[in-house]
Amino acid sequence: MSGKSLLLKVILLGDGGVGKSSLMNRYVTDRFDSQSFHTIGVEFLNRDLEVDGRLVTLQIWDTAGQERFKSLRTPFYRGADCCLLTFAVDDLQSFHNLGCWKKEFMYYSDVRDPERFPFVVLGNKVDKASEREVGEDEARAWCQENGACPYFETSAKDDTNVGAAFEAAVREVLAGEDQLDHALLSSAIDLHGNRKAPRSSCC
Ligand SMILES: Nc1nc2c(ncn2[C@@H]2O[C@H](COP(=O)(O)OP(=O)(O)OP(=O)(O)O)[C@@H](O)[C@H]2O)c(=O)[nH]1
Ligand SMILES: [Mg+2]
Repeated sequence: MSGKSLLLKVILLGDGGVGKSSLMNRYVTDRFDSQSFHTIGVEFLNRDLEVDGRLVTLQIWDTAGQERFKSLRTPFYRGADCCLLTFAVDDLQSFHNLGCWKKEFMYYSDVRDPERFPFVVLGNKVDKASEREVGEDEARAWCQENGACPYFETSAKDDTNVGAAFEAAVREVLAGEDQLDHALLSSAIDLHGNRKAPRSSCC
């Protein structure tokens, strides 16, 4: 296990009321408040964890989902390592809006490699089974069509899959970094210290 902790920034996006603050609070403080207030702007909390032998400090940024707070949340998208797109399974509109959230994130985050940026999708409030408006298959199909991102059915209320979802976000980031390290290593230098032939160039 490496002793140095890696700081990762993950950001929760999704419609107002889907449970972003509740998911963050459940994960970091293990509490659930059935009377929570709408978030204004952004808030963040840290939690240390260990994933596959790596020490990680997860910095979770919780944003305000209501449209009127758009200008307060978008400046915080830059520097995110992973984006958790959240909807509530009892709210079809919040599921239909996932694509808008993804676009908004891409526009304001200015990520270096949009094709490879890691997203994780959370279908929250699965404890409200009788009020479901979005099926698990439908949600998984959306994820498949949108970069094959991991999908978790969560309940901040019952603490279902909350830890698993945040850990998956960390794994997605670490997997991307490993790929990048591998690509950089193999393109720059081989194990015996020989430089690979430079790519032909016109200048
Ligand atoms: N039944 C149930 N209710 C939940 C769950 N998660 C959140 N809630 C409730 O849904 C309401 C909204 O939750 P929030 O966490 O404030 O939602 P939000 O996404 O942060 O909303 P904004 O801050 O406006 O963007 C609150 O009354 C929560 O108690 C859940 O998993 N199950
Ligand atoms: Mg909130």
